[in-house]
Amino acid sequence: MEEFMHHGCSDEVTELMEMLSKLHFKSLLSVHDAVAQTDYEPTLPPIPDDYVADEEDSVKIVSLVKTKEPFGATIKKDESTGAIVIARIMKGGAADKSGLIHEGDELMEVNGVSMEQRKPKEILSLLACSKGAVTFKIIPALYREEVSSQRKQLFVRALFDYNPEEDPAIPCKEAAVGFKRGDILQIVSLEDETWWQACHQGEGKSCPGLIPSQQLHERRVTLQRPRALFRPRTPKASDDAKVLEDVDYRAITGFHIAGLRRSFRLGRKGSVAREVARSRRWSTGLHSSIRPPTYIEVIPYHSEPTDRHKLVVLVGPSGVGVSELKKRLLISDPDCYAVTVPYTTRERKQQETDGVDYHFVPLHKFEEDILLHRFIEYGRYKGHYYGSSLDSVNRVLADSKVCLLDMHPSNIKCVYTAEYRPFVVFVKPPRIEELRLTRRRAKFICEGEDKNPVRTFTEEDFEEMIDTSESMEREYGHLFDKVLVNGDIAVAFRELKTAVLEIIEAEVQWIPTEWVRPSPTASRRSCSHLTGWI
Ligand SMILES: Nc1ncnc2c1ncn2[C@@H]1O[C@H](COP(=O)(O)OP(=O)(O)OP(=O)(O)O)[C@@H](O)[C@H]1O
Repeated sequence: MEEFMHHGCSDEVTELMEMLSKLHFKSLLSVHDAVAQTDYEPTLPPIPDDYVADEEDSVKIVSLVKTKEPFGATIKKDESTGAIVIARIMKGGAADKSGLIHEGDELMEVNGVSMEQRKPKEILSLLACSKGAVTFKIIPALYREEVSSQRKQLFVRALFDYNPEEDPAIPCKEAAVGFKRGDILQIVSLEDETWWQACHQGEGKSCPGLIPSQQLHERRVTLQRPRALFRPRTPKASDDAKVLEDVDYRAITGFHIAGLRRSFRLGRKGSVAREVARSRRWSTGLHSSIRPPTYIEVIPYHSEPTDRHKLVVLVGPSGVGVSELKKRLLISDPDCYAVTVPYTTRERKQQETDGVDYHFVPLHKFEEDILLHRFIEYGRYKGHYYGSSLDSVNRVLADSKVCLLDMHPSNIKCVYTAEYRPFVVFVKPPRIEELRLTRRRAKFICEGEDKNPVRTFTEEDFEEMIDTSESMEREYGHLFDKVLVNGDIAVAFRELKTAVLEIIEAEVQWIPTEWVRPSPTASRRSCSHLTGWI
């Protein structure tokens, strides 16, 4: 400062010198220094003489002021130790806001009264008559901090609908969160084995509520398992009599789109399906699950427009309408959607073009590709091989089109990866009354207009379709992003188209954590309750 004075540079410097040397400014500085040096730690109650040394580290004294509102916590007796522990902290309540009491903490004393040999009811009445500050002596739950910080960002996709209004077992309907299959939920607490706490993604964690835990939902579904589970199916003579032929959709659409043919999806009715099923090589064990679908752990994937969902997989029982829906989607926008061109070892027919209708390949080449696991599905029909390959999926994707693929759910594993990020739609039949009505009416409308025979269904076909659908959903439901009920075809098609457009345009996709973190130990670390689905 003196230097400035020497240079005589400004009036402002002189003025500043005067201000800083004034008495009130000097007093302010001295108060600041005094405050900074003082120790303002709160005065804690003295440690009682009877504490053993080990307890010093783990015991915590917490004082909460009681208002008209409850503390927002529940307690229970730990049956193995007899200790009274905090069972649940309701988010946003006084206990939660204090940040001092946590689930799993053990209550040793309340206002100096020991909790030993007490029943939860006695403690509640003790709390009810206390006024003002209530002091709790607590042993904090082990590793609580670590566990809760790991769980902060846990998201799951719900794989079932839940309506608390229809759940007689929910402890408190007002404190519950309802959801639909496909909703993304942020799990806030997994502490309770029966009721987790969660909120809808994007709603913030301000108002989470109770949802059934994975364990609870699995138990419920297992108890309700339908009688059809082990119902033997009587083979029908008509099964073998039906022969699936390629369908020329020129007759239907008035123009030709390559690949618009019946697929040879495993599980189809008829000879192709049977032969394909007999000759399939992939084990279904790996990907199937006998556990009912509950929740699947997901993470957000932020995609570039060029990098959006491009593979749509349609699955469903034979006859449900997978080909019909695929065909309608394709025709609705042939610039956007495409199907794969299948491979075959049979002779090319006169009107067919290689690489457009089929890739016609020699037997040895097809068999070599089988050994190289190049097929998603393949099978034999009338002595010839037919198959769809991963290469043909890649070709459609390279052409920047959305690839529509139908397959048996046991084969989804071929494309259930971060590379393909498939959107899997399960096409499900409606209830049998609607199935009868819609399929018979459809036959009536179509009759006579189309040279391709419209498929007719018997009562047994309907029952079988429903049974197969139930078992597919039970076994592979965890892989389905969307369940589409195909009752009225126009309604189902609109719903499918909306869902597909939404997913291919979405900036954020919620993908299974497993796709980016395949190590089972890693996923177990992040969420021990949610492993073992895929
Ligand atoms: N919602 C619907 N209402 C009426 N008819 C329908 C409906 N959905 C499909 N169909 C008709 O049912 C028949 C079977 O449909 P589709 O061929 O699409 O079944 P799929 O699931 O592909 O079965 P598969 O794999 O055995 O061929 C077709 O004649 C189709 O037009």
